[in-house]
Amino acid sequence: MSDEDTETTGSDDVGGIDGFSTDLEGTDLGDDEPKQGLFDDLLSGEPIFENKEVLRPSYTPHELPHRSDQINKMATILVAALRGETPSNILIYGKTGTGKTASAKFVSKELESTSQKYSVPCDVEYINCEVTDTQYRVLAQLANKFIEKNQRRIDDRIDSLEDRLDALEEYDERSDAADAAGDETEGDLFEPPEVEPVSTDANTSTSTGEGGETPSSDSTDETEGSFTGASTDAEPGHETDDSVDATLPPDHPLESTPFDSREEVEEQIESLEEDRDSFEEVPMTGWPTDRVYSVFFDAVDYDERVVVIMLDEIDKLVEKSGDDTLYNLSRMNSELENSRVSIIGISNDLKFTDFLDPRVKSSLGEEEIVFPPYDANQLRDILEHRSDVAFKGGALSDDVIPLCAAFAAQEHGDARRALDLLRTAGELAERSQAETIVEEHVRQAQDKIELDRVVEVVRTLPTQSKLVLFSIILLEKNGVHSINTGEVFNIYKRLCEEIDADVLTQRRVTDLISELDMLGIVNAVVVSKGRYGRTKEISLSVPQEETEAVLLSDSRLSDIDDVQPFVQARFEN
Ligand SMILES: Nc1ncnc2c1ncn2[C@@H]1O[C@H](COP(=O)(O)OP(=O)(O)OP(=O)(O)O)[C@@H](O)[C@H]1O
Repeated sequence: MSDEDTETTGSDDVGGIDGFSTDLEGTDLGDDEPKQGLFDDLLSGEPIFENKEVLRPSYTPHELPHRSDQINKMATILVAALRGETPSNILIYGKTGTGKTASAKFVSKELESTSQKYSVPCDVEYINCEVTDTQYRVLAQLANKFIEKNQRRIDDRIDSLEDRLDALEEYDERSDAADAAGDETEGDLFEPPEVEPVSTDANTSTSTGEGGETPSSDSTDETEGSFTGASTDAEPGHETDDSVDATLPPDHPLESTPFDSREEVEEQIESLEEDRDSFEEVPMTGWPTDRVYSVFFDAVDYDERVVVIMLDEIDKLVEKSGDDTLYNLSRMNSELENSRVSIIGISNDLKFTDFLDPRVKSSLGEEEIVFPPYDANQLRDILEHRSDVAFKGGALSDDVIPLCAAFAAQEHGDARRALDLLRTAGELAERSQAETIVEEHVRQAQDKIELDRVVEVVRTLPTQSKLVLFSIILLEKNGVHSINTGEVFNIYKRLCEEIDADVLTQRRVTDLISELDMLGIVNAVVVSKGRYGRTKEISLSVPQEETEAVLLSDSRLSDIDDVQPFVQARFEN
């Protein structure tokens, strides 16, 4: 028995906390098994996930099944950048979760890596316009990114020039040493420059005196003819420099560089340092927009390159701050000297183009790529690809993926929703310490996600909409089935009085009901009442209890609870 005990204690396998567990045993647990800690139970369940991260929205997959047409089309357009030409602007659109961002990021990663492989300067910049939603912020963010890139490139150039200076120094030292060691025997390397000035002088004076004739062929040493002729004809005044330039031996550190001397390299370093220090970072607020634009423009044009600017959720930018940014970006190419800019706009909603200046619209939509919703089979493929990596072998029962795919296909073919469902189903299974994920977990996950969405939408509604929604809930709670707008309005008025809120007109309340309908919170159908005209029949489309709880968590509405007996009385007779 004691053996077993020792074994149990020893088998803790938690080397670092051995001392801790012994102390506990010594105090109150006696020879019992060590107490299970808070996390032990949770850890003891067989984990379902191998790598949960691959199911998260932040993960960029390496493979995007069913998007090869769109990806190839993008690549065919953007390959122009690798040829140093300006690619056409692209407008990408499709419903949410159809892989627009994932595909565009995948293509841009490939573009950048190929451009590095072939040393073609090409930069891709991604901006999410839901976050960066004004012209100022877009331009400032781009300006700062390009300033940073330029400074990094300048630093690299300075580093390589400094390496060259070091090499030059070593080279000079070696040459001096060689010179000192044996003037006579080492003559071949440095002989030409010594011979040269003599013949150059002769040449120069002759050509000046004789109006450019070439008696030099006579005076030129037979052995070095071509060498002498080249340097004198080109620049008679710079004999020494030219001779260095033309005679740089193949192993000379400045050979095949644009520099002829150490001084020129040093000057270049100095000028690069000045450039680097001249870039001024744009603050996130406070400058006039045209100053921000001009800093951005200069930063982009500093180097020869093709720049692809990817504006995700571009409709949000236009909605918030009009089309000025797009106008400015699309006219840049006519003024840029060194670089070229191309724009990729990504949107869920094509309607935003109706608000664009016609010139911007036609420039932005040079190429359009549509991302259609996925069907259930395609979603199934996508989930299968990911689940291989995400889950332990055997953690999924056969019907889980088809069910997730079917649910998400009903939601306009949204891959994000399908992945969320699968991840949440896994988490629910894990929480209930199940060994496999089964259909029931998917159904629970569907309810949970739906509820989370409703909670979020209801929580962020304006107070007036909350009051209208609460009126509908009160009516339903009191057994009213075909609720009409008039009934909602009556209760709504009472509620407003109760909390001292402004009372909107019945017409406005009707609009708010339509908005709730569009958000999927209520269902409002127009029914014909024959000769009594038409009316709206309203019902709640979300779980009553949870929605009510969210509404009552709003501090303004929390007092309303007391109104309920009154509402009830109203409908009892
Ligand atoms: N073909 C696919 N293969 C694998 N994963 C995909 C595929 N399409 C989309 N996804 C995944 O679905 C999620 C949503 O995709 P993405 O963000 O690209 O959608 P979107 O069309 O840009 O949506 P939104 O308009 O809402 O931004 C991401 O996690 C993405 O990795």
